[in-house]
Amino acid sequence: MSSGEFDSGTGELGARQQEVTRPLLRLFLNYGRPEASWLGVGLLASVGAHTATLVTPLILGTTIDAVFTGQSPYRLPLVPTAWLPVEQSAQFWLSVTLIGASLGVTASLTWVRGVAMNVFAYKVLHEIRIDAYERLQRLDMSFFDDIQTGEIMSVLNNDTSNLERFLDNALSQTVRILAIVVGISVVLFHTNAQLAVVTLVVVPFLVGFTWWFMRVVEPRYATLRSKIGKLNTQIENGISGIELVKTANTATRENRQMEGVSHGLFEARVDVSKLAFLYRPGMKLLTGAALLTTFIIGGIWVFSGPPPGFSGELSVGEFVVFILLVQQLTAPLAQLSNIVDWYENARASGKRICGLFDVPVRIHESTDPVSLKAADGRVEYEDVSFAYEADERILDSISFTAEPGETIALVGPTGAGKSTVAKLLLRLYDADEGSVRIDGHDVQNVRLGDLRESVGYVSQGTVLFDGTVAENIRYGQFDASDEAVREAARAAEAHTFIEALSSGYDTRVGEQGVKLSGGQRQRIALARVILQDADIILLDEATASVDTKTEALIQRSLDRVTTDRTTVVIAHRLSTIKDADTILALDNGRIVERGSHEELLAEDGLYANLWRVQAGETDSLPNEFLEQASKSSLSNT
Ligand SMILES: Nc1ncnc2c1ncn2[C@@H]1O[C@H](COP(=O)(O)OP(=O)(O)OP(=O)(O)O)[C@@H](O)[C@H]1O
Repeated sequence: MSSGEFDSGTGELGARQQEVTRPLLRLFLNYGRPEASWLGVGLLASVGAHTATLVTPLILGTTIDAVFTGQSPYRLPLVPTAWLPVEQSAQFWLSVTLIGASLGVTASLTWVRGVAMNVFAYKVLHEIRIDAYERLQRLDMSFFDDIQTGEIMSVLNNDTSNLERFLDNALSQTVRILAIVVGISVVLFHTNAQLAVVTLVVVPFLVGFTWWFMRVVEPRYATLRSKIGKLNTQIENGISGIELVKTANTATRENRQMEGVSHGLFEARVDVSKLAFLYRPGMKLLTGAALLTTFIIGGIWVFSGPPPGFSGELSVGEFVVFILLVQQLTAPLAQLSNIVDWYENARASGKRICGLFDVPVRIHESTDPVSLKAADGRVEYEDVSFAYEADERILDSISFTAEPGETIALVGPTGAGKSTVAKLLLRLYDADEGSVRIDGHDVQNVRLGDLRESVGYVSQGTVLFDGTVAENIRYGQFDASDEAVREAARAAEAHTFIEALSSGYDTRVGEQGVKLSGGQRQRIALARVILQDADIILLDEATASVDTKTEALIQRSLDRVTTDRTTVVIAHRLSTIKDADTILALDNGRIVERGSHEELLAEDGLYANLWRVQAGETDSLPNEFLEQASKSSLSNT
């Protein structure tokens, strides 16, 4: 059991989650209403099942009085006396049959309740999960920049599970408690109103005790949750950074930290347990007191007539009904704290889920998007400025044009903004000022699907999924034939090494492609883009992780692939871009030089200095360049 203190996420998601009001009502209206018939059936079956359980004690009471003690005639509620048998043995067997039937009805309705409530919960969760996932896919990259993967996983997994517990259990348990308390009260009052008051006086105490328990235990649960969070972080960091832990020889320190964190969790759990184990015995004690009081007063009543303050008759059968029903009160009421707990958890989870739905989608599809099938490939940036964080301008008035088929190279020191320029073309982010155009259309007006199909992108950090080599190359072009996949791999100089892998194209690459070298991963990513056959190609350090020999090979195939396509290449190794039609040297978010390799060498500025570095002519570098380089590497650490 854990309580649902609201732990919101970080960044924009956290802010949105804090603002959510009435999350469960909102989720119910959006997702529960269409499935309300399952809920209705489940709740009705729950009421029916618990009403049926009341039949047994009632019939037992009547049978004892009519058949065994002969204290009163054989009567059944809602059944005309004329229909009932007069012979005692027939009455006995009728009672047996009715008790058997009520047990059967209870079992069947419990099954119906279980299935209906489960289907209701699973359907609602299914809808929420796919909507949340779809929403995630539409959010822009700045959302993902601010969030940890674990947080999103937790919303999609833990929070939906919390909701499931609430939808599945809490609703039907609440109805069950109501049905039982109301049903038992009706039967007891019907049997003997005076004794019923004595017996039921315990109910408000049970509710009050539960309320007290929840209040006292809540802060301890808050501590427990934070200890669990710390443990998860410790495990996550330790495992994801396992290579660093090993190479930095910090395993002992990590183990000690784990021990500390785990011990903290142990203490918090014991703290909670001490109190949690008070609850059930406390509830049992209270209902036990009610049972004992009923037993004393009822017993005296049966033996020697009404005790002082009471009047009328109490038969043995009626007494038995009381004793049986008081015991039935305990179990459902002991669920009260679970219900409050499920509710609190579900509310907190509902807030986290609704918060995710409330994060605005900033990269919108235009309302009247332009189609970009078979683009010519003219790429223009006009006065483009951009900041990831407000007030921190990363790109400043970037303007350039790449005519169809041309190759434009972006070079410059680390952190100059080269990758950012590339990301704006794909609308991973939108420019704050100015416009990025393809074939004269602002990318913000182009159909997003067309845009991303028209631009083939090999990013700096190669992204591979845990699948086979062939699946990774085919990703995005799922209909491509095996031969086309091989052809693309050949063009990316990947075919030979793929064939040498244990299962060739069917070799699994591992999570993030861990089973391949950096250069192999890059070549698979290149093959993927070659297979995409896009009109515009964006290569961000696409050959950075390969050796010079492979680079020369890839360069040869890239030259083939990019001849008649517009290409934007970002590269630190200037030898790979010296033949570009135009080279743009970026520094601090501004284009400081532009021209061909020869022109820029002649200009003897930033590019010429970068070139000297790579030619190993560091002695001839001006001092300002070295100072500048040291500053920019510092600002990017
Ligand atoms: N997602 C982000 N959120 C905030 N700032 C970012 C983000 N991505 C990059 N930056 C910052 O923007 C600046 C430009 O980054 P960018 O990746 O475009 O540089 P780059 O020229 O491609 O560098 P490199 O050659 O090292 O890849 C850097 O100062 C970087 O810290």
